[in-house]
Amino acid sequence: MTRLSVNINKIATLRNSRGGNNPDLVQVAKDCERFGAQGITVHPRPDERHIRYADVYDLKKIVTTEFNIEGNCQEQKFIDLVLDVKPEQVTLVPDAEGQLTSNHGWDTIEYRNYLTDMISTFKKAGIRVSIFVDPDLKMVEGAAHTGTDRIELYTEGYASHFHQGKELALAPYLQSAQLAQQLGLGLNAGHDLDLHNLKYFSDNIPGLLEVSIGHALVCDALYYGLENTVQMYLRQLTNG
Ligand SMILES: CC(=O)[C@@H](O)[C@H](O)COP(=O)(O)O
Ligand SMILES: NCC(=O)COP(=O)(O)O
Repeated sequence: MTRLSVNINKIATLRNSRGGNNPDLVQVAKDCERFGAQGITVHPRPDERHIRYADVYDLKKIVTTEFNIEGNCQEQKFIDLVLDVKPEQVTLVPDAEGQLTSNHGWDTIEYRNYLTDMISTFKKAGIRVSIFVDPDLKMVEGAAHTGTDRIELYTEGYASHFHQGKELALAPYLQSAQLAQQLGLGLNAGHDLDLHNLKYFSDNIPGLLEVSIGHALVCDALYYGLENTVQMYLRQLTNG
């Protein structure tokens, strides 16, 4: 079954908006795991708009499932943080400064040598590496030359076209997943997955090991409660 890693960035957004510690990010992470989440994902950005570097150290002490740290390894501070914390997984995302959110995957051809070196650094530290990739067969093939353990397919394109036609929206992701399997790449996915589009994706993408979901899940929790919401998402990932 595909694992659910809950991204708690937006819990930190709410906490930071008032300057205190409510909601308590560490407690929310513990509760998400208690509710059934099989991983916790955070994305510390250079401006610390939501997840702070200090949060990552606090979370490392309590996460008992899988800890996934996302970020841009072109920032030395990010590299140092990940090597110090040693999460189960690091997901390398090519975000530029000041982006509203992540909106593209790596050019695995242009950055082949750079990514190969960075991936080797993290793997030598015993950290599984996933790299954020668009559903582009050339980029998937390029990823296989970098030594990465996994790719994470950037699913905004799927989500934004889902309601116009789910088969067409899924097509590039299905082709990318099939190629990833042929190349021996592990497969993760994330960005804009939600209660409407998740089941079709996970039912039809072969070899999907993990989805990381945050924004929609936190929004849904405002209406359904966090425990109920985590379990609603988990039910989307059970086949049948
Ligand atoms: C890489 C990705 O698609 C998301 O995990 C990203 O972490 C979202 O970042 P924000 O929560 O800052 O929008
Ligand atoms: N890698 C995707 C992620 O962690 C969460 O993305 P989103 O669900 O907040 O869009």
